[in-house]
Amino acid sequence: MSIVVEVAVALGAVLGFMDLSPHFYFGNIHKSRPFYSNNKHNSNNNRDEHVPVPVPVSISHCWTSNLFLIFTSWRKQYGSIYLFSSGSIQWLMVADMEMVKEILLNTSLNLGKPSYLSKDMGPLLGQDKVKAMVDQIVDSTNIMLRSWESRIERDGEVSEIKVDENLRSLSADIISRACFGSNYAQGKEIFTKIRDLQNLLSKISVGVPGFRYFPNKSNRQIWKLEKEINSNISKLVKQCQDEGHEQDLLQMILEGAKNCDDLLSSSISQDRFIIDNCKNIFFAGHETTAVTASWCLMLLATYQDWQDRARAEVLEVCRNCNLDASMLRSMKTLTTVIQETLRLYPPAAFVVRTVFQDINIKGIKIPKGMNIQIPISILQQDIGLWGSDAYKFNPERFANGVLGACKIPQAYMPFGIGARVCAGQHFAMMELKVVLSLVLSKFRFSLSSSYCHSPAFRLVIEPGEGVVLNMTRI
Ligand code: HEM
Repeated sequence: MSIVVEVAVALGAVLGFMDLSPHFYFGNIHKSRPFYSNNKHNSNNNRDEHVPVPVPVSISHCWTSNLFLIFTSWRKQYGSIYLFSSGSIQWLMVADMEMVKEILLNTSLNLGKPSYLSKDMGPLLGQDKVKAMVDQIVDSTNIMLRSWESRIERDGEVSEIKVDENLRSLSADIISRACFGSNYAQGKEIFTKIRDLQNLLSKISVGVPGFRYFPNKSNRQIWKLEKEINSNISKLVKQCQDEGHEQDLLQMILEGAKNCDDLLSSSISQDRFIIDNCKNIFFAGHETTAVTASWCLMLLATYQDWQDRARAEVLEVCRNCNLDASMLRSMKTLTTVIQETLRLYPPAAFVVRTVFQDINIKGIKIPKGMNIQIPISILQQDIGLWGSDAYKFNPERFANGVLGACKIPQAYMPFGIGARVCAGQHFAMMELKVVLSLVLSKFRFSLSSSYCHSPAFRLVIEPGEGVVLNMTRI
């Protein structure tokens, strides 16, 4: 196997941009620069044309996305560990659980990004901040819900609402407030530019050596946007510092930059670290949560029994009181619904690592430079691990936690696992619970006939045609 890996790397280097196999790409993680900041590593040459299928989706959640079909068929053909390349980038696909555990629980600097980032970013939110954050999320969500109520009033009893775009804007609002406090409006503007940049990056060719330096129209637009974003973030950070900001996410990043001074001095500047992390937080924390909320509402609209159960719990827990963190912890049914949603539709399709020094994992020598991809979606729908109903929506499986749901609990990894587990997972769960419980307490909803079920891979796995719901007020 080691010879195969080495030969493939050498071949890839020689062949350069020859596409050996599939036409898609997912950004990898760079040692010192958060993955979003590196054009080359973040471009998504996404030609994964999803195939829309009609509702109902009640039978199976085995995706029809080409991406998923490709990986499933390769797994059948080549087993759980195989190599492929996109452009000049070499990938080692690993879906063997023993090896996955070894890779993800590995804390050495030879693999992936150093763990100092997740350690320093780990808290993201101090306990004292939680209450204020819950209140803030409630306020932002209520603004969105009031606009839905007005729509329903205008349309009569039922209104058809495309919820995914509203949820994306809400999530940007929430993360911007968490990052930039009272300067959140400026932050949101920066996030809009980052999304434009993401859209541009998703269209360019990748894996072609030197392509990103070529001054064509799209590259010039990318450079211009990147410059604007970097300068706007620097200005905003300075403004927040001058105003003596309290303990918000930005403060955490600033602390992180100070603490990591030694490590950083050899690679990137503090400014660069802060800019990269602001971009990173936007990408890691905004799209992911918005997309999960959309999938959750789609599933609750499809499975009315679960919608009723989740709503009954929310009403029982809240009893017309204002939401607080302890109430969120009591929402067991809602938690299992979110867990099951993240199992079937994990926003991040892969966990990725780059090998910085030759390493040996389970007897396989993986050379420096190789990229490793662990397919979250495939492991989370593996019948051998989850049972014969692996494609079905059944939140009950999480009634006794992840341990009760899966033969190998580490196979559940919507937030990754190990040293580099998602730094914002608690924040994300809090946000999702607040948003969903408010929606459930105020609206009854079903899938609109115009909803088209088409999971699509666009950096995150999202509803390709959006989520359209028929909403009524309770
Ligand atoms: C449902 C929502 C979310 C999902 C599914 C998710 C998933 C993930 C995954 C799979 C990773 C990679 C872990 C690894 O490489 O082992 C990650 C990393 C990360 N996430 Fe999340 N995430 C979510 C929300 C958030 C939020 C709300 C924030 C911030 C407030 C956040 C911040 C981060 C950061 C800072 C990283 C580390 C990125 C890096 O190391 O480059 N995430 N997340």
